[in-house]
Amino acid sequence: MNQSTNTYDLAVIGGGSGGYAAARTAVSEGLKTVVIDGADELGGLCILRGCMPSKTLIESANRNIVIREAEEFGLRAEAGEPDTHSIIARKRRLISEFSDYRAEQLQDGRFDLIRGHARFTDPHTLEVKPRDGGELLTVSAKSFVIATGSSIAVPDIPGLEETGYVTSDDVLDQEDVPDSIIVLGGGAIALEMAHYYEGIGKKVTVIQRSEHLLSGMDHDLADTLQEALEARGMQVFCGTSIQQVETTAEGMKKITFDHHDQSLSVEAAEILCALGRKPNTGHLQAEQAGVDLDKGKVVISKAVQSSCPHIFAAGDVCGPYEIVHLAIEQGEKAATNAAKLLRGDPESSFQLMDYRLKLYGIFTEPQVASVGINELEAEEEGKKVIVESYPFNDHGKSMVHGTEHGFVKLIADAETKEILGGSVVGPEATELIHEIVVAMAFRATAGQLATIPHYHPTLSEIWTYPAEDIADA
Ligand SMILES: Cc1cc2nc3c(=O)[nH]c(=O)nc-3n(C[C@H](O)[C@H](O)[C@H](O)COP(=O)(O)OP(=O)(O)OC[C@H]3O[C@@H](n4cnc5c(N)ncnc54)[C@H](O)[C@@H]3O)c2cc1C
Ligand SMILES: NC(=O)c1ccc[n+]([C@@H]2O[C@H](COP(=O)([O-])OP(=O)(O)OC[C@H]3O[C@@H](n4cnc5c(N)ncnc54)[C@H](O)[C@@H]3O)[C@@H](O)[C@H]2O)c1
Repeated sequence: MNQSTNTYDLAVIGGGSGGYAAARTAVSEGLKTVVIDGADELGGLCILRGCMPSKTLIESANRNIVIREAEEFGLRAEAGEPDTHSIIARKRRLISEFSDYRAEQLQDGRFDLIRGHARFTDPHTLEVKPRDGGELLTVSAKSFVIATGSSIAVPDIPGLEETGYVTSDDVLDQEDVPDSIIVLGGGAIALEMAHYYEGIGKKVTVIQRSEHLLSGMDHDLADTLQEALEARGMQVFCGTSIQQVETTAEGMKKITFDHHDQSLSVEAAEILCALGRKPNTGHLQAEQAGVDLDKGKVVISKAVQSSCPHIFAAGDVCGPYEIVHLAIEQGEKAATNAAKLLRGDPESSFQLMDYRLKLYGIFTEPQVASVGINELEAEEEGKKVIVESYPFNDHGKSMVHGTEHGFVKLIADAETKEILGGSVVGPEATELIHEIVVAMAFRATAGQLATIPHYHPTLSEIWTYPAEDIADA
């Protein structure tokens, strides 16, 4: 194939979760499609350095915590020093299975795959620098999906660069884990990594700029998680402003920060910087194609269409959420809408994103999960809602579990009592939340949820308590 002369119906830039979903959908729409991916390894962030490897390490931490807490259940088990080489070896084995499968899917001939970095030279043309160092290629297409993902962002903090730090990418391959770690940030990545470290017995200090962990989530959820992490021995400082990072004479890494009018400092063997990610648009020259960016993110409509109508986007590069199932849905809608555009279908027929059921899950211990709107958003939007919660430590099956922290919460429309949101901090939160997703998908009221049979004794039956309270309100 002489790629330089090829013209496609759709060119997808990026072969991660969003890009692959776009490509397979485009093929089913009958579009002649090419995927261009510049990574060293095929698979995308979720498989290689995101969801799957992080959850593999966390699974080891969770099992170590079960061993540590065996005595509560009348059992004797001694938690030895975790074998981090074996933990990483298990992760590598599983991830190579997942990535091999994705690489097969990308190379099974349904669409062309070009391994190289792409950038726009005009609204219908890409210049591609092949990974193998060959000659520059020119790829032209009638439509495009930008699905180039995101990279780790490291803000300018005095002394951080000189002192040195690790990122989530490093943690996922860290065979020799230091005994003490300072985690910068209080988002999902920071807290999941902090949980992994603490779970395998390391001393962890979390430093978060905002007054609460998990900015954007309800404070009662974040504060309950913080209490639980602190009860297991983690040190957590919220409402901080970092002043200086330096190396001590003993070779430790030291962070000095302001915390509620006090200047404090903490030391540890390593610093993990988990202060967010930035969209991969830096080298794309998207502006050459008339694509508007906002703080580097591709600006998209609900039809995932950019300011240039034949260029769509999906995943972390556009957001608004950096969540893999949404990257996939955006990729599918991008390809479907591109096919509609090329067929001349009216824009009114385009598939639109709907974030009514937006879901978020954090795989700490306890876990945190939410769907729909939360109390902060209800207040911002001026929505009249009824909110009811129920604690796990007053619920039979949870008490059998040994659960001390957490609750479930339901938010319903004050008039119709339709469920508008739900959240959990507690055991199996990322599984439990799906009952509310299903209820909300069918626009159930709290009363309807309360009357659906729930087996006893299960964790799931806890939902019936706030549901009954809302129904009776
Ligand atoms: C540690 C961690 C844990 C996470 N855990 C979860 C979780 O539990 N649940 C969840 O929902 N989400 C999680 N996420 C987020 C999730 O991984 C991402 O939202 C998702 O993988 C993004 O997919 P994507 O298709 O947008 O990007 P990617 O999968 O990153 O794909 C982008 C591809 O484009 C390529 N590319 C970039 N620029 C170019 C270019 N110019 N030319 C050609 N190719 C290019 C890249 O090399 C890459 O292969 C996690 C993220 C991290 C970092
Ligand atoms: N379980 C999951 O679903 C999961 C897990 C990991 C990551 N992710 C996704 O990956 C994305 C990135 O995660 P993340 O945790 O890196 O980002 P994030 O944006 O959620 O958190 C970054 C944190 O760093 C803080 N911060 C940023 N700049 C700072 C500065 N200069 N000084 C001090 N604090 C600063 C922010 O206040 C925030 O608390 C998330 O949006 C999330 O959707 C999801």
